[in-house]
Amino acid sequence: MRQAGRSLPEYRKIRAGVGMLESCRRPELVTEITLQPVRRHDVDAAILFSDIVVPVAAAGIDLDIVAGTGPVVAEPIRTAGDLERLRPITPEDVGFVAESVRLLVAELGATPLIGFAGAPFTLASYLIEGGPSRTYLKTKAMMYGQPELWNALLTRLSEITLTFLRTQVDAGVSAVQLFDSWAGALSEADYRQYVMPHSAAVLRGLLGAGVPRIHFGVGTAVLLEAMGEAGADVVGVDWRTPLDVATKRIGPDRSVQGNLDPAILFAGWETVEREARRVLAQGASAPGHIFNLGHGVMPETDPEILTRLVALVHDVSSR
Ligand SMILES: Cc1c2[nH]c(c1CCC(=O)O)Cc1[nH]c(c(CCC(=O)O)c1C)Cc1[nH]c(c(CCC(=O)O)c1C)Cc1[nH]c(c(C)c1CCC(=O)O)C2
Repeated sequence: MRQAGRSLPEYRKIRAGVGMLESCRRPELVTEITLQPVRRHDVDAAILFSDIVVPVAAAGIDLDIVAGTGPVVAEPIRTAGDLERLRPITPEDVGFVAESVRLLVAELGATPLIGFAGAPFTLASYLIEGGPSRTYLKTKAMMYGQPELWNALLTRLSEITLTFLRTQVDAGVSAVQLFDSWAGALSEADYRQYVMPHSAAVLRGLLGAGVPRIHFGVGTAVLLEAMGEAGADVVGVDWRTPLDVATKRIGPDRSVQGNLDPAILFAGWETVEREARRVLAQGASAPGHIFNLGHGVMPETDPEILTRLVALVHDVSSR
């Protein structure tokens, strides 16, 4: 999940004075930052240090990642003319990511590395709004009002995303995660009509790659079934839906990932332990369960609680 490193003092130290996008383009720095939470917490897998907007910047869009805000796009995409600024990418455009993955695979040994990308809808929302949004007004206005432009934009984004993920797979990642973080803003019918075909194209494009595909969004209780059908091996679930309920919706063919509320980590160890045990018990009804938080780690989280949580999950799941 995003911000895995942000609660760590060693992360804040190494990032001091280096912009977020700049740090994603330095393979040695990416390697060190990716390894930090693995060393500290003994988690079972590493998540590549990068961001969902990295391939969009490589495609020619002028953007920045502003601390405390998120991605901000200088000139949002609103017309067919604007779309020309979003070029297709080649693996060379994101060569620094391939280099980072190669360095990491060598360092990590038996610990798997998870690569990732943003899904077309979530990326489109940043490009159209120009930054984070609560209502997705301009995004939905284009989706409903200019379906041709919408489909052209999401098609271009799905091609960029697929190239970005294939580059990571070719460089050696063991699994990929497709983040459609903001798809929860949509009804199931609209998700299926306007978004799912584009995410499905990305996930289908990875079928022969031989790596598990995780598909995650926030507030997606009504979309879980469709997000699985889009072509995922594992569906990521936020904390709002218990994993046993999620499993009934997703069906017996896919595993689940999740879903401890990141806010629980502020409630004291007894609560953390009780809730983590509940998540593990509810996840046991799925054909496979990857324990995780239901969304990203808050920067204010006490790293020692995270270390203890990982140890607890190891202890419970080894029995
Ligand atoms: C929506 C989204 C983004 N980025 C990402 C998503 C999908 C996952 C999710 O839903 O959280 C994915 C992401 N972003 C980052 C990772 C790597 C994992 C990690 O090391 O934490 C991952 C997997 C690094 C990051 N990406 C970002 C940070 C923090 C910036 C910093 O450290 O300077 C990190 C470590 C910035 C970012 N980037 C984005 C947001 C909303 C923010 C937060 C802005 C803020 O609150 O400061 C866009």
